[in-house]
Amino acid sequence: MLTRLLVRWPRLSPIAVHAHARAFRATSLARAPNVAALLKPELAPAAPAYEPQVDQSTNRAHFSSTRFADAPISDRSKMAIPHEYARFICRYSASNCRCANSILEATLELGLSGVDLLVQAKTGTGKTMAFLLPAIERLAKKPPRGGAVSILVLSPTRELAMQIQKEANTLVKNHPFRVQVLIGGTSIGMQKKRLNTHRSDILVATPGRLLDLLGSTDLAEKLHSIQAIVLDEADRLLDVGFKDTLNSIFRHLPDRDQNPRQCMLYSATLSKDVKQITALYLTPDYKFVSTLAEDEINTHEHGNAALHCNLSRLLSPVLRDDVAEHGNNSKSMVFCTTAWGTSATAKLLEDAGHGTLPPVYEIHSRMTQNRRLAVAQDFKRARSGILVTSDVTARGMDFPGVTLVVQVGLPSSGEQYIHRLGRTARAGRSGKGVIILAPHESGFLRTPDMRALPIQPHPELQLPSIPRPVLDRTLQIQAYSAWLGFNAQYVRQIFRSRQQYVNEANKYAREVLGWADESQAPPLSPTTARNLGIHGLDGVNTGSHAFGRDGHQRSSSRSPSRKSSWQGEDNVPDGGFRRFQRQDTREQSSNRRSDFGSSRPPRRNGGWVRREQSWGGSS
Ligand SMILES: Nc1ncnc2c1ncn2[C@@H]1O[C@H](COP(=O)(O)OP(=O)(O)OP(=O)(O)O)[C@@H](O)[C@H]1O
Repeated sequence: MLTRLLVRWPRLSPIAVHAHARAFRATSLARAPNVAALLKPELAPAAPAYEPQVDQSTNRAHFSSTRFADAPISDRSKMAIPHEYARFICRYSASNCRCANSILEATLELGLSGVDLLVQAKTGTGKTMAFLLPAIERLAKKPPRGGAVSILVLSPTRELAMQIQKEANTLVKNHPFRVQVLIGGTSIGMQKKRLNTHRSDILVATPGRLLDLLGSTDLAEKLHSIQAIVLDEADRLLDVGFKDTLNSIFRHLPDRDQNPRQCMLYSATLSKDVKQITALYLTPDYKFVSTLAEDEINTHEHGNAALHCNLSRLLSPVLRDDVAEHGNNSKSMVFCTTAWGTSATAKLLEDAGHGTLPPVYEIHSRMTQNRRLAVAQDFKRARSGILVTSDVTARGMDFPGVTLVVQVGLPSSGEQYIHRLGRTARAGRSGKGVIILAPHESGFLRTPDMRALPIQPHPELQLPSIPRPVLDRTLQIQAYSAWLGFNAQYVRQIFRSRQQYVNEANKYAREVLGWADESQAPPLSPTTARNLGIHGLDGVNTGSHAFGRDGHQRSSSRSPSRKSSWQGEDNVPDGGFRRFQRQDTREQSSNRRSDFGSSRPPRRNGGWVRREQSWGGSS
């Protein structure tokens, strides 16, 4: 495979520093079978009336044969169903009908009946419409009084909230209802004003901003006759990082006995723990609907490949492989573990890609919200591109046509792996996933959640020597520090000792970030080193020359926003680490200068290691 790569792209990426060419283990799973071949003859397209940019291997597994025309919904809603659904479906259907997706079919009547729902369906199978449509239809049957909020949709991330608002706007376009969005990082004054001057029948919000407004405006009054509440990405919203905020929000809502309302929880992943918590939010007679068969694997038939290499030096070859396969339609997402790591990787790819890789986009919580939204929008529209991203886009985001998802480094959990991977192979299309792990991280693939997934080693690759990447020194220091912060949660699980943890960090600095000073590692402030429990260890550089007179690191000019957004959006660690992050977020205002990127390190006694099981260290 590498030979092939070398022939096609003789100048391989400079992403991985002065690295010694090294063979590493890898594997690949067959790509998603060409699903056209699996279609029954009568479903095959009658004529080749088909646009080249549309994925030929679209399959209908997640779409039912129920036509929207026959669904028990109002004509106003029917007329609003996006036209492209018809175009998408008609290639397989002689009747040129618009068909519902299977999760909508499974839940529509229950949703219309008003019963509480807990719903699980794979990523990219149309859950958004499945929760919006019944809620809107119930609204149509019982029109709200002006000024009241009737449907509240909560989303864990701002980009997802915007996306839901857009879909809701499409669906209500023939109804008199209006949709408002409340997200952090944007002007709260403007949002207050809009709440007072515009209808807000459907309110889509992120929890933090919603709670702010509940405390400072008469929004709680407007929620007095609420008819439905939806928690999208419910397992994320119900986990420990959001729990307090969510509880406070629910305290502002009217008593269910006086004002009955429907509660709907949706996600692609619902652990046993989450199912237990849901009882607090749902009525005892709630219905659990899942489109996953009992023993079905919760990913699509993507090619799932795992690469074990030393850090991210394979990234460019893997991305180029996708370009070779998809040409101008190659659209990839690269997930990184921290905001600064994302920034560094984007820069490295930009430098590496000239002329051989699609344009690079970058998104993480250290960018201003407006910039984040603009980048997300641009990448949605792009036919081809590489979005280097932290976990802010891991859940729910629907970027059409993503052909490849690469995960560099450890996802925070098996669930997060599934959500990230779910950015490709959406709406029945095919896609491929690759995870690149350093040898000491490969034990992650042996955890029970991950073992169940069909991840194959990638074919072995040989890498040539490549030049040292050139990164801004400040960005190198920030990314190094963020790496230490993120990996601090794994010290007991995957590193043999704190010393090994430091050694791996220094290797990352040299091999990935291109840190050129062989005599010493990137500098850390003594406070940072102490918090991480590595002060005084070999290879830790707390030399004062690197710091301002106050002893803290100087900040980077690369990212416009120094303010970290709420509760660690960049990575979504589970269990104890999230507990730590919440605690740490409270400290942020008083301790802004101590900067780990957005992955902030746990305090040593912070009770942050919940998953005590060992991943078995290096392979
Ligand atoms: N009936 C349909 N016909 C064709 N396309 C559809 C249909 N329903 C939904 N889609 C499309 O499928 C894509 C995925 O939908 P959506 O984002 O709602 O998935 P999801 O299940 O919420 O994903 P995730 O688990 O990642 O949040 C969207 O582009 C949506 O427009």
